[in-house]
Amino acid sequence: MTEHSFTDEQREGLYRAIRERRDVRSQFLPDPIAPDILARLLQAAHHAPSVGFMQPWDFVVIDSLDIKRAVKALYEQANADAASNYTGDRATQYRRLKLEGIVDSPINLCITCDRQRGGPHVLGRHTMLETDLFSTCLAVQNLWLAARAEGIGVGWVSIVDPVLLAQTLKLPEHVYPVAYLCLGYVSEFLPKPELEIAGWRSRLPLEQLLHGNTWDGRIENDALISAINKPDGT
Ligand SMILES: Cc1cc2c(cc1C)N(C[C@H](O)[C@H](O)[C@H](O)COP(=O)(O)O)c1[nH]c(=O)[nH]c(=O)c1N2
Repeated sequence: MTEHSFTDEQREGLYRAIRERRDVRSQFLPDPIAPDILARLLQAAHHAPSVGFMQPWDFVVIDSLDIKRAVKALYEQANADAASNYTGDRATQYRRLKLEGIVDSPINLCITCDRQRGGPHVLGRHTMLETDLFSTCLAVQNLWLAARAEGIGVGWVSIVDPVLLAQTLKLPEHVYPVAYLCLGYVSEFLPKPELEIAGWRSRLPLEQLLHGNTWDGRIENDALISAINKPDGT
């Protein structure tokens, strides 16, 4: 703890949002999100870090049933394609998964990335052109965590053709639709990722993902490893 640390309660709130955030697609309620709460979520997104302070994001707030239905149709088309990548039991299991809540959720939100914002020389982007996309993902995560703290579920739908999605939302050519999100209150937040509960894939042990100094090096700090393996280690 330092003089700059949050209080225990505040830290627990932050870690709780991180731990208990879920990707939601099956538990949406139709209840509306009040404008001041939606505004807080958008402000949280807008306070994300961005390369060179580029702030490449825009937010397309969608409450039109016609637009939602058009995007749902894009999902159905892309999902049929995706399903054809699997065979046997995995294909059956894939088809049972619910992978979107586009029409069930009261608000859809597309967070976009303007790839030209800030001009041709954005500080920090010279060698890594994709940092504008990374920055936009951080805006998504800020919103996702803030939503969890507000009791609002968020589901990311990426099973859509981005070119067709951009056309549907009338995005300019240089604006990429990074995240199509479904937002709404929920009947419950599942205790684990829905894909894990469905037996699709489970969380990898963090210890297996650690490297010391170089990819082929191991972490020599045993205290770190045992802290990571403590059941309440967050
Ligand atoms: C970039 C990106 C894109 C998608 C997702 C996530 C991210 C980060 N996820 C959600 C994903 O399946 C989920 O995050 C993991 O299964 C882990 O679950 P929790 O988010 O911890 O609940 C997701 N889920 C889904 O049902 N349909 C989708 O199209 C997508 N697309």
